[in-house]
Amino acid sequence: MHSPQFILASASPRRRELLAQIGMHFVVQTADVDETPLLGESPEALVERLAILKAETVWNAVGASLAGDTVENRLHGKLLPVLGSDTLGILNGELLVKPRDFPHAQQMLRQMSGQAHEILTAVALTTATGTQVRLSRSVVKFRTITDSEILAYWVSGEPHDKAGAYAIQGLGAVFIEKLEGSYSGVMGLPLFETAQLLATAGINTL
Ligand SMILES: Cc1cn([C@H]2C[C@H](O)[C@@H](COP(=O)(O)OP(=O)(O)OP(=O)(O)O)O2)c(=O)[nH]c1=O
Repeated sequence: MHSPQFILASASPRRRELLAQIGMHFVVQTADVDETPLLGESPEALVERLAILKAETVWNAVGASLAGDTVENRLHGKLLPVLGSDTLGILNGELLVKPRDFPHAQQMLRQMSGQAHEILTAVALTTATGTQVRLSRSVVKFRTITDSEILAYWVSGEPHDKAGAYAIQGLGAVFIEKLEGSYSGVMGLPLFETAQLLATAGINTL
């Protein structure tokens, strides 16, 4: 059994899969944070703030749970770095988030049909020295999608918990004519930026 190198502050199975892909050993502790945008907040500021909030919320929760622990325990391996991430899309200045219901998914996918949208994923790492954040930006061009395809796609269940109501790693791949950027970033955790951040905390992938 490998000991964990950090804590993943995410309930997303995609983020676990991507970290396993690069051989990381980690534990999961989730953070339930309010994802409502602030008034006038840009998509970039929002996605970075939420990644930081997820990482710091878990960092603080772990810190509080160890508050009564011995100094030795706190110093030796228990205060692991915490990784948090957030993904959202932008199309014509509007946010593409997780769909509330079918009409919301349908509205987003109709707008995305035949168009290019952006996917932003921020990844944040909190350690005893503070929090660092990196932003990954990708452009995804969709082919034209019909209403009957949107309905069939919704019924598949795949869009329900995905930003922009699709998954690049799933059936949604058939809509994607072109990708400029990071496949792992669109899927929810940009591995290039993640590896860079982890390396700053002495956690190396190679
Ligand atoms: C665009 C796209 C998003 N997604 C997913 C990644 C994220 O899990 C989700 C966006 O929601 P997020 O709020 O970023 O993450 P989450 O709620 O799933 O997990 P947590 O907050 O606990 O970390 O959409 C895909 O899986 N594939 C895709 O192609």
